[in-house]
Amino acid sequence: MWIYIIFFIIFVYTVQKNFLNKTRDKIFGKEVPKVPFIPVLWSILTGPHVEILENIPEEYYQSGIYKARLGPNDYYTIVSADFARKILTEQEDKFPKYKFNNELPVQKFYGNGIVFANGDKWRVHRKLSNPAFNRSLSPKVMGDVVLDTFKYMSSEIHKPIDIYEMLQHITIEVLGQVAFGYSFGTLKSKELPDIVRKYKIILNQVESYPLYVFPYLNKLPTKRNRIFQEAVKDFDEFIYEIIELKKLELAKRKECKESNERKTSDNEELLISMLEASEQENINIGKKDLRDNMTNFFSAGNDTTSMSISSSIYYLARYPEMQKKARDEVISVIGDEIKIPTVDQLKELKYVNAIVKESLRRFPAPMTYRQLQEPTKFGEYLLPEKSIIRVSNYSIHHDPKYWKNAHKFDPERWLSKEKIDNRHTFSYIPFSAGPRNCVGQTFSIMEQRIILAMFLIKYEWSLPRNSIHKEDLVLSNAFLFRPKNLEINFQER
Ligand code: HEM
Repeated sequence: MWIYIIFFIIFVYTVQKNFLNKTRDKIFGKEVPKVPFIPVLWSILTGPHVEILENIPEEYYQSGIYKARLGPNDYYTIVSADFARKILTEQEDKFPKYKFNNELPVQKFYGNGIVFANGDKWRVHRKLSNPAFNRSLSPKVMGDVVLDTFKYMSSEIHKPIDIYEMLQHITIEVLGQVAFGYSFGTLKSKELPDIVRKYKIILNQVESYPLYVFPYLNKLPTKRNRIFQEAVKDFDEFIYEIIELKKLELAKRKECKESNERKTSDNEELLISMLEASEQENINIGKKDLRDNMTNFFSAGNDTTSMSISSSIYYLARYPEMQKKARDEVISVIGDEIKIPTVDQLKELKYVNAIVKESLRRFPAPMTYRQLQEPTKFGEYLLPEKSIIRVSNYSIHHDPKYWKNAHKFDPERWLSKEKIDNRHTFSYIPFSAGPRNCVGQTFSIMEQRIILAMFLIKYEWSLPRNSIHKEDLVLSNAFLFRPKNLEINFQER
């Protein structure tokens, strides 16, 4: 009962604040179209927000921007490719990242790492990350994890498999190995390793939309909040231990190098690369910064990639002719034996690559938040200083101006050079753009291609007869897009 009372108090407070803010907005001339407050609140509390916040009416495409109140703040959402260009390509200090309330789980877990840092701190993170990501690209590590997945799936294959869950295990394993040379063992047994269970508790809290709307809930002494805090503490201990280990490893390597015992390898773990780069550049990166960056890479690269591959696997299950076309292509390039594709072979997989692109168009990561440092004009709208801006990649990716049958999953749209050339450059921004674009973009695309290609050789798959996803992919209620219980029937070929 008390939870309803709390909700009611917060509700009244929020409505009041909503009303009071109206006077401030009027100072700035033409009013930005506004999504009514109650439906937004309702959709956030009860179901996926995508219907109300992302599948927007035509009038918002006309204005290119709309406003919605989520909890204590107004969010201005950009749905125009031109406005997206303006905000994403400017100097990073002009439109810095919006810092969420410090009480929010997302801020507690991500800290001041590369994803949310601004100014000089971000520049240092980025300078160290760029070369580290280039050195960490390894089809071999990714492919080996897929081979482990096949072994794991052989005992599960008699029943439908929750593919998003499975892909999370794959991407966690890949990231663990690539980021800090650690195998979580998510594909070794059905029992989830303790640290991965903790990570999932953290993610659940980070992704809970109502907590963004009512940040006060994070302060309550609830069991859920306590479990979250304990999980973050345990995860931190785990990361700090790895950092110490890797520092020791690096020191040993240096000794070996001095005595010429060690050959340098082409691929390198992210953590080691960052430590090396910080020494070379004479940048003193502290333990907390390393911790923050490792959690940032780990978290930013896991759910996003899992969602994108889940969507590809879903559409290939729904359209068997697409699945056949993709498989024929993979077999013609790689052969019909299970093996890890090379980088050159991946480039040749034009149709598979089109599937990856189309999945990223349909379900990008809805998470680009910025804050204005001064009043700024977007077309005929002048937004006040401190306005929080959200770029809706999803709405831009479904703008009928650029996308015919925007809600149709159609890889063919990526195969016509003419169609691609005629599109607005900012009508497709799954990895954002400009100085703060996704640092893991190449990494994720490689991972998606490898997993899809190897799955296509090993399995055929379909939707179970009673699937809730028969008509379209049903999403669950989370901050990022993720499918709701997406079960798939796999069969070895
Ligand atoms: C399908 C997969 C992925 C998608 C759709 C995606 C999307 C994005 C987007 C839209 C941003 C900009 C966020 C913002 O402006 O607030 C971003 C940033 C970032 N992504 Fe990704 N990402 C993916 C995979 C990855 C992977 C695999 C990694 C790392 C292993 C990664 C690491 C990062 C980092 C560190 C940033 C922050 C960059 C900065 O601010 O300088 N992402 N990503």
